[in-house]
Amino acid sequence: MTTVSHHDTPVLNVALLGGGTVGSQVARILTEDSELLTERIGARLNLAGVFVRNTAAQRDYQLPSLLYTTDAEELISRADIVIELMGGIDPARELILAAINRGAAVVTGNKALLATHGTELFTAAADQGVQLSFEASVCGAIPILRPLRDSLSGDRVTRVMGIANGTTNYILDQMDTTGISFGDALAEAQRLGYAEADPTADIAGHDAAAKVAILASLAFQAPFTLDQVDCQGITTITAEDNEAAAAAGFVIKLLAIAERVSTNGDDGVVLRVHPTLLPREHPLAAVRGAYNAVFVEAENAGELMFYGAGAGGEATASAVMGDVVSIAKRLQHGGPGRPHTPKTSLDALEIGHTTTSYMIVVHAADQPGVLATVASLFAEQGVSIETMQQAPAELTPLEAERAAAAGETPQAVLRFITHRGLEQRLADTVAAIEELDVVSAVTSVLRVEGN
Ligand SMILES: NC(=O)C1=CN([C@@H]2O[C@H](COP(=O)(O)OP(=O)(O)OC[C@H]3O[C@@H](n4cnc5c(N)ncnc54)[C@H](OP(=O)(O)O)[C@@H]3O)[C@@H](O)[C@H]2O)C=CC1
Ligand SMILES: N[C@@H](CC=O)C(=O)O
Ligand code: NA
Repeated sequence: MTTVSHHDTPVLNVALLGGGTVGSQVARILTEDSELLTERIGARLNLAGVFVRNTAAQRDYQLPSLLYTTDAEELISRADIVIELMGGIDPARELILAAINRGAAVVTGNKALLATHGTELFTAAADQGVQLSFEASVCGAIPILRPLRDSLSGDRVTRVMGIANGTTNYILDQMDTTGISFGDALAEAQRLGYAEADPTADIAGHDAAAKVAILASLAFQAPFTLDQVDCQGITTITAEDNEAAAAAGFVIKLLAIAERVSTNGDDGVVLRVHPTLLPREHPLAAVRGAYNAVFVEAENAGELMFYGAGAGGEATASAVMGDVVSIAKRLQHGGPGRPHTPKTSLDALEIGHTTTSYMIVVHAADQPGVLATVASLFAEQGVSIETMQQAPAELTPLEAERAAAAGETPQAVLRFITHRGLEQRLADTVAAIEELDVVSAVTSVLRVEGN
């Protein structure tokens, strides 16, 4: 497919599928940095066209109108490299397969697709001997996949933990620092181009779950999928959670965690995404706005941290272009490339197999023996309490008057932070506490990391 221009510079044709937040910035870089890219690659990248739904729409970076098309098959048939930045499963999946089967290399930022149909796509690419690169799919601009795949391939990764979704980090950060409402913070994240087309994927945790499945596949060299991730988003976070977190010196972050676990003869990987309490002085607590950061722990390397812009058109386009240049250089100068084909199979284990710690806020009757009763349930499960604080429940004067008139027992708020223990035992402890007659409510249960 490579052609030679009249200046004798080889030309590689690039098809762009999607001209939205990220696609527009890729189009800009391909256009404005053409000379620089030609110098680096030794071939010119020719943007052959952009597949979109609406060819008449005004774009963040506007190309000549002739370049926009609704005929993806025709565009792909002319391409050496296909960049997929549409999002969603179909038609992205069929179009990537069509590109691979035609022998084109593919770059994608589509984590939802890779975390559900990755094996099919990677197998097709390996069968065809073409590259399928996806650095933009996880943590936007941060180079994290190549380090996991290449730089750490002589080591054994034990844990990957990080903030992998820009939208939710932006929302939590704005709520924590400015007191803005959830809805207003989400609207701003959408305006800034951080959110997915359907932001439910962000706030329900599915986007971070897809990313942790991809991270785990590279870190542990075994295929993992979105449905193996225990996933909880940020929609359940209440004002009570925020207050309890702040009072205990924590900040709430949506963490994505994949860790190698060996318990009771089970060897595998636990994948989880959930709101997590982090001590305010923890490095991840300092990750603000739409920034992301990933901790990687490896047997020999120890602890590594990767930090940068996790979302946004320009930042993500940088990662896309890194893949494009790398592929173009291989197409131009040869070299085998490296197909991503997982080497081993490793079980994904239920979240109950992991160890973590909990902060549990309990509203209970303020009377003798109650604390001992609640504490005994921790002991029964073998869960060790790290700290406990008790305060009278705060009631409005009206509530206090009504409670006194009704002869209700005064309530106390008990805040427990546990030592690390088996997740299943922690969850069973909470369930047992909820059953107690003296307990009126368990108002906040959040996992704690980094304490
Ligand atoms: N935004 C970000 O910060 C990041 C995004 N990503 C990923 O990059 C991908 C693109 O994201 P983003 O640019 O934000 O998405 P946008 O929604 O802004 O853009 C999607 C583009 O794809 C086109 N498109 C979508 N579906 C179709 C279809 N069925 N037929 C033809 N064209 C279609 C749209 O066309 P039209 O404009 O005409 O509607 C639009 O140009 C997604 O996979 C996302 O997860 C990854 C990292 C960061
Ligand atoms: N919606 C995603 C975009 C990048 O992957 C996010 O907010 O992180
Ligand atoms: Na990345």
